[in-house]
Amino acid sequence: MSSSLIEQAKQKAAYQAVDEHVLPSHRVIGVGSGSTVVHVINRLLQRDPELNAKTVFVPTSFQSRGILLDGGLKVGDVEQYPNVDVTIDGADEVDSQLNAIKGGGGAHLQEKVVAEAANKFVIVADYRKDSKLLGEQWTKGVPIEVVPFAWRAVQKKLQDMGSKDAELRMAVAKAGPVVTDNGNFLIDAPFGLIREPAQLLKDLKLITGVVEVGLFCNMAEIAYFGCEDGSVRIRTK
Ligand SMILES: O=C(CO)[C@H](O)[C@H](O)COP(=O)(O)O
Repeated sequence: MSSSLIEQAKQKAAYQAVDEHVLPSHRVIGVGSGSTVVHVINRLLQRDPELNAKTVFVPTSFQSRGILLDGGLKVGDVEQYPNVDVTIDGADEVDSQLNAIKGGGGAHLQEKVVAEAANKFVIVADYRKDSKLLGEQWTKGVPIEVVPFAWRAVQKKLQDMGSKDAELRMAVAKAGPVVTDNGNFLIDAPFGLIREPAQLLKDLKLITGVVEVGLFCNMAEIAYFGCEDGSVRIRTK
């Protein structure tokens, strides 16, 4: 499938999710990160400007904050707005139970906080992210944010837990590791097919030095997948 058709699939999912879940009564909207979320923001910008002026948007990264600000929208954070009406975000992979891998863009710490602050968490993605089990299509591993000084110790623990190929994520246009918006490092830890994501999440969070794990278990209420044929597949819990 061409990249423009994939973009169309992302756009369809994003537009439908905004249309069905961002209500005129909502005053605080959580906005995730990544390329699919760009379409979410574009759709938000098409709403009645008077309605947007009465709404605060809570971004989850430097990326989404910048796009919201460029669009003239009012941004806030969870310290000011701990009660979010709805959060819409992308995902790297979603399983049949709506568990998700996130953090391909390294923003999963803020994404999880803003998703948990919301009354409703909605995922938007294209068909390539739709799996029966996590680890089927997203084989780069579970993104794990770690405090920098502990990365080697955490990597060793992950290897002991069976993720032999757990690797520090390296930057592309900079020498050295990726540094997150929170000043931390990332380890991508493959665990093969993940049959019990909630248990894996618990085990990973117990490793000292781990800040947050890119497994979002039992959080999403609904997921929209843009399909190859132009339709949108919806999955609910
Ligand atoms: O979790 C994320 C960033 O931390 C993104 O939502 C995820 O990587 C999906 O991104 P994209 O929409 O570009 O495929």
